Amino acid sequence: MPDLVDVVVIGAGAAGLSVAAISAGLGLKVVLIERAKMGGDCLNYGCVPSKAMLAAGHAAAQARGAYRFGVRVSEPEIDWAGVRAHVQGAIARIAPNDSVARFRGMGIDVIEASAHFIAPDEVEAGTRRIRFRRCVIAAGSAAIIPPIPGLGEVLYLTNETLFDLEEAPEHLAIIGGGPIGLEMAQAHVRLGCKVSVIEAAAGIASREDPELVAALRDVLVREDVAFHEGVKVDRVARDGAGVTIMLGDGGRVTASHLLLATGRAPRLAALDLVAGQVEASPRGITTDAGLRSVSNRRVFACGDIADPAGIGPRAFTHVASQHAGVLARRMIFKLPAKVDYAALPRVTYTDPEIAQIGLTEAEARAAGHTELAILRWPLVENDRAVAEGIEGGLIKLVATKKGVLLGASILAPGAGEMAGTYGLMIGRKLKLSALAGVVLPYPTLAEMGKRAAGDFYTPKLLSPAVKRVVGWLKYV
Ligand SMILES: Cc1cc2nc3c(=O)[nH]c(=O)nc-3n(C[C@H](O)[C@H](O)[C@H](O)COP(=O)(O)OP(=O)(O)OC[C@H]3O[C@@H](n4cnc5c(N)ncnc54)[C@H](O)[C@@H]3O)c2cc1C
Ligand SMILES: NC(=O)c1ccc[n+]([C@@H]2O[C@H](COP(=O)([O-])OP(=O)(O)OC[C@H]3O[C@@H](n4cnc5c(N)ncnc54)[C@H](O)[C@@H]3O)[C@@H](O)[C@H]2O)c1
Repeated sequence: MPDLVDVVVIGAGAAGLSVAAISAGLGLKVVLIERAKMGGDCLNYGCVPSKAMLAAGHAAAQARGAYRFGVRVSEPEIDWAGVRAHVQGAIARIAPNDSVARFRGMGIDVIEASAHFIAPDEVEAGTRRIRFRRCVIAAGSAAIIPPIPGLGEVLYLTNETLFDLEEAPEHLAIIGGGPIGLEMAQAHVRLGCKVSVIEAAAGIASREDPELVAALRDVLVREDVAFHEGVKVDRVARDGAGVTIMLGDGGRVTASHLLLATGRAPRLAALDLVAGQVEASPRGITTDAGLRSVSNRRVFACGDIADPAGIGPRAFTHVASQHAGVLARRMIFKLPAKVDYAALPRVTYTDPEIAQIGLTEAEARAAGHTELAILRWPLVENDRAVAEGIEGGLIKLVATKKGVLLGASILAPGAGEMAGTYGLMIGRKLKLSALAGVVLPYPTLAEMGKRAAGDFYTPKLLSPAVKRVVGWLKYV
């Protein structure tokens, strides 16, 4: 008879590691199964290497821009081996937190093999068969390889191979202008590579507020990123050691390297979900809003692979953590818990960063909010931005007519660091008066949010009625 465990977790990425640690911490018998690298995409091929590479690019850009402050330095020399060492060093520094040794130290049985279902209450991994009370599928997502003619004949990169390049790409062509495409475009252009981005939708970063995207595009174009937007890729072909990309508008891009950044697909294939009676679609494992499989009550999904009904998947590490919290309440404590993305932040870590917390204006209107208050404050009106020579940023607040905040869109250096305030406000349904009344240190970029919120009250404050009251009060 195979072992019976309380919780088996498939996948040791951000989602699986959190669920395994919480479950073991609460005294449950846990098996964690990982077929590749502990830490999954975020640590090995995603957040960590991409932010480390961006940091190298930003360092080069700061050196190039230092003359604006009266500081003269010569054009920075990019030592690609040094950049790689920094990127791999960042991964190595964090890896012990996610290691097999650490998780075994928590009392978790870690199996290094691929897992698949053999029954609705049983999985197999390597030579082991495990019966479970609860199973959490946290197998993540992988880069979509789009059906572009000729792709099979050329060498292409994905997020799993990009950070291993031994030499700097001379010209990196990127198909896809979402967060991966834009972050990697700026990192590489700042590190001295030629970069072209091809985006099939009408514009890059199509989920973000168009006002912010326009300003970010200007920055990237000034940095020499070449954009081809609203254009399909007809086919690709090998060109010597490189690749030529034939575009639907008759144009072509010839590059030394090609990166595919065209979205993510859930890693379903190896799991044999039919044997587990687990329903899935090309979006992921179909669950209810509490992340329980709609077809097998013993099974839950977490992280990129989860497709909560009516809500849909979200591929962010902080969503994986949020999911782990929902599972702790729902699966372990049997309390009602649901995923809630009303105050969800997302950040594209370009310079400046685009941070979106809650709804964009377009999302708010699509959700049925017809009467909205839209408040803006540009960075050029912020003293800290002036002192630091920062141009082109903006905050846009989306609120109900009564001043309840629904969303904040921020384009600014370090915008992601401001996300917490707005997440708290939206989550607690706070009014703009809370932000307008807070005392913020001067001078900070964060003041632009307070100024935008203040604008909501300015017309009321300067109304004839208030002026009349002030007129009477002067005699008191
Ligand atoms: C380039 C890039 C940059 C990113 N940057 C950010 C960022 O800055 N901020 C952010 O919030 N998010 C970012 N993301 C998204 C983030 O990486 C993912 O949302 C996160 O890693 C999802 O975690 P997960 O645990 O669901 O999946 P994963 O990290 O993919 O982990 C799943 C694990 O399951 C394993 N597995 C799969 N199938 C099996 C099987 N059958 N048996 C055993 N093991 C299996 C895999 O090997 C993998 O290790 C980025 C993604 C990419 C690609
Ligand atoms: N900073 C972050 O938090 C961060 C960074 C990177 C990735 N991520 C996560 O990973 C996910 C995947 O990122 P992504 O950028 O690959 O995906 P994405 O889905 O966000 O963007 C992909 C882009 O590629 C375009 N595209 C698709 N097929 C195309 C084709 N054949 N030709 C031209 N363009 C095409 C799409 O229109 C879209 O704009 C993100 O949605 C996000 O959840 C997060």
